[in-house]
Amino acid sequence: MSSDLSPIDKAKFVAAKRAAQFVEDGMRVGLGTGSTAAWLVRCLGEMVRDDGLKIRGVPTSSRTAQLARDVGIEVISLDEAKWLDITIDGADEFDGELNLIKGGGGALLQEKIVATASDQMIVIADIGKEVEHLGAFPLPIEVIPFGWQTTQALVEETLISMDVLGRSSTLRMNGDRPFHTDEGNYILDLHLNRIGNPRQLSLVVNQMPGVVENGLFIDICDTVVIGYGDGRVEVRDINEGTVATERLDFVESDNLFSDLSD
Ligand SMILES: O=C[C@H](O)[C@H](O)[C@H](O)COP(=O)(O)O
Repeated sequence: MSSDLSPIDKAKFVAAKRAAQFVEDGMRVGLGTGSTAAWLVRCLGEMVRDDGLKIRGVPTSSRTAQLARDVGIEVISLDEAKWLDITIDGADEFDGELNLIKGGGGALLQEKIVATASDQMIVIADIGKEVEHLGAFPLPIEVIPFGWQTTQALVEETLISMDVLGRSSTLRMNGDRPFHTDEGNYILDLHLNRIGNPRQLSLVVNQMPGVVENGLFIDICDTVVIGYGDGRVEVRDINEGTVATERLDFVESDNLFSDLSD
């Protein structure tokens, strides 16, 4: 029930609810992954059910695909869609230039492919995700399992020489086994110092053999919709700075709140 939601969940919900208004009839929509994106999928599902919105969704993970189907959104593959009108996704951090760290849920690879194949990427986030400089959140990189320790050593050595690595990197675990991405790869979480030059870091990391992709999203996000715990929503567009600060009416809807599972 909404009254039981923490301020942070309310913030995620109102950001998602506002961002859903960017979605129009007939659009092909990239559906993000994570707790904030799950709100978006539910909001879109409600619009499909109650308002007759017609969209086709391209999920960025098996989790999101399942949720989208559960709420009645038609799911197609990226190759079927070929190109997307819009992608809406969460983030672990965003800075003033709308550069992002993503991948806290391990879906960064599909998320980056889908967002890059979209006319517009909108990030939805609670205000706690805003940072002055990226890097406090450990940067996830997806690596192939073959020789992963050798890849890890190369990554660490390179980042230490660039004075970027703070402590070390850790293999993401799922219980006592390595976490597997939807592609069957591993995730290394890099504990970094403040990232001074995210663009350079992204290029360097992606050049290393064994690295599939990293969680830095540079020049991909156009707009961020920020939610606050009291129901305020702020929309920021990269070209125009802060374009609007608006309040969204917080509508309590039992069926929307009661079955949140992500
Ligand atoms: O891999 C996961 C994604 O990048 C998520 O969008 C990101 O971790 C944010 O997730 P949440 O909305 O749960 O904080």
